[in-house]
Amino acid sequence: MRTYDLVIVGAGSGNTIVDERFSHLDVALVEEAAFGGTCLNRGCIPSKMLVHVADLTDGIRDAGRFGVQAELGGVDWPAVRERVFGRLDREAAEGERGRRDAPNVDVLKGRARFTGDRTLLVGDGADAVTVRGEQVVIAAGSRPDVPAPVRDSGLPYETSDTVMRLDRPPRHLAVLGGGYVAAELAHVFHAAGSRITVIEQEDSLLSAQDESVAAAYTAIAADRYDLRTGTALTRVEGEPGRLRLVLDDDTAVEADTLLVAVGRTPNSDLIDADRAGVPLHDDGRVAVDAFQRTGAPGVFALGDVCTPFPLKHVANREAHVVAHNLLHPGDPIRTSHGAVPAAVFTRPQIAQVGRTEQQCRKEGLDYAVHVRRFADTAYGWALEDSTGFCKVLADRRTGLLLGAHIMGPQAASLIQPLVVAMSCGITAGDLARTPLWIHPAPTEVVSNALLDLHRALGHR
Ligand SMILES: Cc1cc2nc3c(=O)[nH]c(=O)nc-3n(C[C@H](O)[C@H](O)[C@H](O)COP(=O)(O)OP(=O)(O)OC[C@H]3O[C@@H](n4cnc5c(N)ncnc54)[C@H](O)[C@@H]3O)c2cc1C
Ligand SMILES: NC(=O)c1ccc[n+]([C@@H]2O[C@H](COP(=O)([O-])OP(=O)(O)OC[C@H]3O[C@@H](n4cnc5c(N)ncnc54)[C@H](O)[C@@H]3O)[C@@H](O)[C@H]2O)c1
Repeated sequence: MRTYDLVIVGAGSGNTIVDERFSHLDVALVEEAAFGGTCLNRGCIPSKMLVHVADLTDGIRDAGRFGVQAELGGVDWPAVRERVFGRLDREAAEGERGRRDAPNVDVLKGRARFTGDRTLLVGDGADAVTVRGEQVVIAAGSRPDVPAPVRDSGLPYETSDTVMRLDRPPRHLAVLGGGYVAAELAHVFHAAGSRITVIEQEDSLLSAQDESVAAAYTAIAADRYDLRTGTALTRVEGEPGRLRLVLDDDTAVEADTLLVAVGRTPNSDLIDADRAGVPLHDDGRVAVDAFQRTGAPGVFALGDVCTPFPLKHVANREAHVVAHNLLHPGDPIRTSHGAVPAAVFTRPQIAQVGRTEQQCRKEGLDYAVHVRRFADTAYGWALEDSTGFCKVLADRRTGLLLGAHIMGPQAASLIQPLVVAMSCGITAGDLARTPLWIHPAPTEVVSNALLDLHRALGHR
């Protein structure tokens, strides 16, 4: 058995921990698949590279509204896919090579499982090795859930792990689930020419979003896709390429391809956490404190395997906290999940930070709310936007923001000043009136919403 100063399980966000500050330590980095994890290989980055193509494609289809005569010749999917994954596969391979070249890092390929306190078996059979870490980081991520009716059918299905690498866009793609993955990848494949059906058990798509956003996005999606909301999948019948999805409202959907997008499961069940005395939450996430420490001394966790916010920017921040705390056990820093932003890169874009209005109501908060439409701003005129808006919520007493929700062009960027205000304790009134906001930039939808909110609060 070899003992290391540090063993890291998972080379997704786990791979960002080791830098020059760790050069005096012996490190083992264990990864069973490609370096870069979900985000680089099958998540954020390929999906956004494909969303950009979809935005371009839809922009051409839409150009006539602006008096521009343009015709879409078609989408060369193999070329698109090669551009995306040719680059990303290279990045993953270079990431692994870079680590292998580092004098103080051993890259161990294979699945790691705990066999005891800070002790792990890596790989299977004759090639398996046992390693022990003075400190251990669990950064094992998560994987797509597959519900029983799909799993038990024995029929083929795709997940976000596989669907972006298909040889050609499906003729008819049925998407099970109406959350993040569905919103982004339905946009991608619709733009590439697929017919889309979305099956969602809740009554709206993106039901975890603010109620105004969920309702507005669902209405837009209903114009583009065949939507089956408020219904569950009972069984999958048929044969590969000719699937029949039977729903609990006695209707059925026929499609050549099924994309399962119903959420993700933390990979804690793959590491035998109990053998190392690492406690889990009921939903399978590794339990950590604000310092990212698990219940087992010397064992940290970060990212999707433990976080309540399975997002890459959250995993990155947690990795930063873990790196500091590994090196400075006497002066640890905390992770803050106080104002976590998120964006759905669909069409239109959606972004959020803080509470939804339904959460404010449920918590019995005394809040003010204001909605400003893109259509009522100069940039909204340029875009001919008729659906976008910025919704801001603030505490009536303090004027501090409780939440913000944007649906419309560039929402993922427009949300950022609101994230700064929430993180830094800046009131809605101060944010609206202290900085100058560029005219006529899209940010005016934010500054105008804040000004209106400030007036509604009646603060001076
Ligand atoms: C389609 C899609 C799009 C997304 N888009 C966005 C986005 O736009 N923005 C955003 O913020 N988030 C996005 N996410 C979420 C984001 O990808 C994840 O939150 C993030 O990648 C999690 O990072 P991680 O390091 O925790 O896990 P991962 O990146 O999954 O890394 C875990 C690594 O551990 C390895 N591993 C697991 N178990 C073991 C084991 N026992 N032994 C050895 N190795 C193991 C895995 O192979 C993997 O490489 C998206 C997710 C998906 C699926
Ligand atoms: N832009 C981004 O940041 C981004 C993009 C993609 C994924 N992600 C991350 O990945 C996670 C997983 O994404 P996701 O879309 O798979 O999950 P999700 O949690 O966003 O949405 C899952 C949806 O499936 C529905 N559902 C669950 N079981 C169902 C069933 N049996 N039949 C029909 N509908 C069902 C749920 O009601 C929910 O609306 C997200 O929560 C997010 O953290 C982030």
